[in-house]
Amino acid sequence: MHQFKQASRVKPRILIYILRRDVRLSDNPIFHRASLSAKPGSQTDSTLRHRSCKGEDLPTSEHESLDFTHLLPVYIFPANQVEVSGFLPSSVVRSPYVEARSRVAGLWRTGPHRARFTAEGVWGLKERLEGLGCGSGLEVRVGLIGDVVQHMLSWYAERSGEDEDNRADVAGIWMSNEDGTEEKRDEAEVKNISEQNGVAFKVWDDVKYYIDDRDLPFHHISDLPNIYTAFRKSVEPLRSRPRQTLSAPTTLPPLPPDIPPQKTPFEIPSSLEGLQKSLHAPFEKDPTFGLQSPPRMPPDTQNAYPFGGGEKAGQDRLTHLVSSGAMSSYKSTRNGMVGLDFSTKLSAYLAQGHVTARQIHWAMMDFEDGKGVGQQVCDYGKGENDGTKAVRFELLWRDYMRLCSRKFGARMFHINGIRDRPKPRPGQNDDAAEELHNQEGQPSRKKWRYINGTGEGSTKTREVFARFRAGQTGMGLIDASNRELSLTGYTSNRARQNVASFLASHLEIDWRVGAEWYEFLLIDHEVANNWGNWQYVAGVGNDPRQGRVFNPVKQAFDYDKQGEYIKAWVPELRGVTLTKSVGGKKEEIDQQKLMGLYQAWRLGDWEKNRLELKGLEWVEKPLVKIQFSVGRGRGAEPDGDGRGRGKGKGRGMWRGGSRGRGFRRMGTQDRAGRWQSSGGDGEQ
Ligand SMILES: Cc1cc2nc3c(=O)[nH]c(=O)nc-3n(C[C@H](O)[C@H](O)[C@H](O)COP(=O)(O)OP(=O)(O)OC[C@H]3O[C@@H](n4cnc5c(N)ncnc54)[C@H](O)[C@@H]3O)c2cc1C
Repeated sequence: MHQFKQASRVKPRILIYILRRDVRLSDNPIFHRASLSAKPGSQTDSTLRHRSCKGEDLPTSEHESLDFTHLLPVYIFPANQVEVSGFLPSSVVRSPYVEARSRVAGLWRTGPHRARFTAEGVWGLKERLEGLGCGSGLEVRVGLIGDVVQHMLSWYAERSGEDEDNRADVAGIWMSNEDGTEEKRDEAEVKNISEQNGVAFKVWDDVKYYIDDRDLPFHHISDLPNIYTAFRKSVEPLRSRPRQTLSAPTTLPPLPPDIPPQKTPFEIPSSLEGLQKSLHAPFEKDPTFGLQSPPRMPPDTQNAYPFGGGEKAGQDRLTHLVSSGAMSSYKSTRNGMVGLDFSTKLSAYLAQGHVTARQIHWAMMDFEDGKGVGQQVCDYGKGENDGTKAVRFELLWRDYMRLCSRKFGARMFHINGIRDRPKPRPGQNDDAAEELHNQEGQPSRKKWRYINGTGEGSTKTREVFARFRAGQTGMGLIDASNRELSLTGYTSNRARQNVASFLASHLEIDWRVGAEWYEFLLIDHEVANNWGNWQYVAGVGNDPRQGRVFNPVKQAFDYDKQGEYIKAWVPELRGVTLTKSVGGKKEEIDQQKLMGLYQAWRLGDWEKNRLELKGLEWVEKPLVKIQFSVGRGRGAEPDGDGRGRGKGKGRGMWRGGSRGRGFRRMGTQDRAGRWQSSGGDGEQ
């Protein structure tokens, strides 16, 4: 029996909270606000407003005076982004929705890794709310968000016409804002439905970003600088920027006595296992994702992202990073590709809103100030260090990408990116205008190979794209990364940059299909981060130095010096001998042999036969061959970072092949002049 028993005797006034990427109890403005209503003798609105400066900091609004007795938190798996046919009661029942597939390549919008992680987060929150012991909980629904909301309001309205005991009013609908175009459409639709039903509606600013919207140094989003560095400078010093976090409520208004069921024909399972099974059902029907030979998990390779989803798992990960010293060493390890702690791997928690950026900031702040965990780490209590500073720098990138999405809207998804683009003629859509523009030989920033035409070229491009996805391009670093991504949902930032550059610049394929491929598989997919980063690397985004191309052989030399990463994910190459004897019993890595690991076509016939690689298409006919020689002396390329902080190493450099001469693509076409073997490094 909980303290809200009395509330159920009066006519319930329900506040519906539609959760999206804010699946957490702590640092959540809506739960925080609702908890203040729940407390016996709860605070008045004027008290709330006084607190909204620093400290327990809450955005204020005219709707704070909303009077409600019950809180109905609802998480909706949106049918346009997540395939929901697995929630149908049987295979003969048809879904009212089209499959949740991407626009250009027709890939699933949400793949198995993110589905699993999201479900864990949602279930974790449900259990946490139930565990408060105040009658709270979480309802899970599937469908288009507008449909679910409309169904709920209609259900309550119909029951209001029935006997007095069943009456309930919906007092309001609240949700957190998002900046993606689809998410904005959802917000507009829910607002519309609310207004039509006479229900108060409010979108709250979510606080999962590093800098609160209220503290941005401009009034209108059009004033956001188009270059990251300019934005960063306008908000430095970063360490003093984030606001305080909000504590997790210990009590909330209870769930309403009656709750609308899931709209037919779907059924919601009653356990996490059931939820995951329903989310995974579509993939079981399509286990290879349309690939003839999909990658398989190599024996003895560690999963790159073995972490469970949810607020608790996210906080545990954060504590581990601070207490182990991984946060402090981040700057020197962040370009790694193998292992669990070379980078924070907090991205998926941030993306789902299981953890907020300002929670990360304050955890680091405690460490820097010598409070809390991490006493044994040498930087403890010594203020901001290189590692924690670099983490803040990256968190700001995430803010920036999100703000770009707000500024550029649908241009985030356009083939020409946020750069200028041809105007469609009457009756033409953007893509058709772009294609015509290219065909007419008009100046274009880039020429692309499209996968959805009908000609021979498109067929070939589709084949090439399938080999790219299967991790069979013949370029070791790219194949390792794409296999890792397929099998785990994660690949490092360094690998992502190379993969995106490879697809967009070496293969010259429409970068959007790469972004869709990532959207499908990434466990940490965030619309602004993914599409913004793809644009950036593809040369149609806000990279101030357009036209840079990563050389995946040089990058492998720099970041996979021992070949560990490629061997981990491309097991066919594990037997490649990399060492040579240097006298006595001493061995050292032979750089010429590394070449064969980075591009297997370079292995000698004897080695290919020994490793049973002879005849394999990706070995014998790689999509791209890069001539690259190892030498001494000059020819230094920028260090890995490139965001204006890298320094040329200048010693023992690798010399790239002479501007792309003498290598072939797709077995037949030379690419002289279009590919640059040097200078290829990105900013991120
Ligand atoms: C082509 C491409 C696609 C990407 N798609 C996504 C995506 O969908 N979701 C996503 O979260 N990140 C994306 N990134 C950015 C970056 O690769 C990942 O955030 C990072 O690899 C996640 O690992 P981490 O949490 O260990 O990052 P860390 O290196 O530990 O960084 C800390 C946090 O900073 C943020 N961050 C780091 N790098 C970037 C960046 N370049 N842009 C924006 N935020 C950044 C992330 O939230 C990350 O969790 C993409 C990068 C590229 C090149």
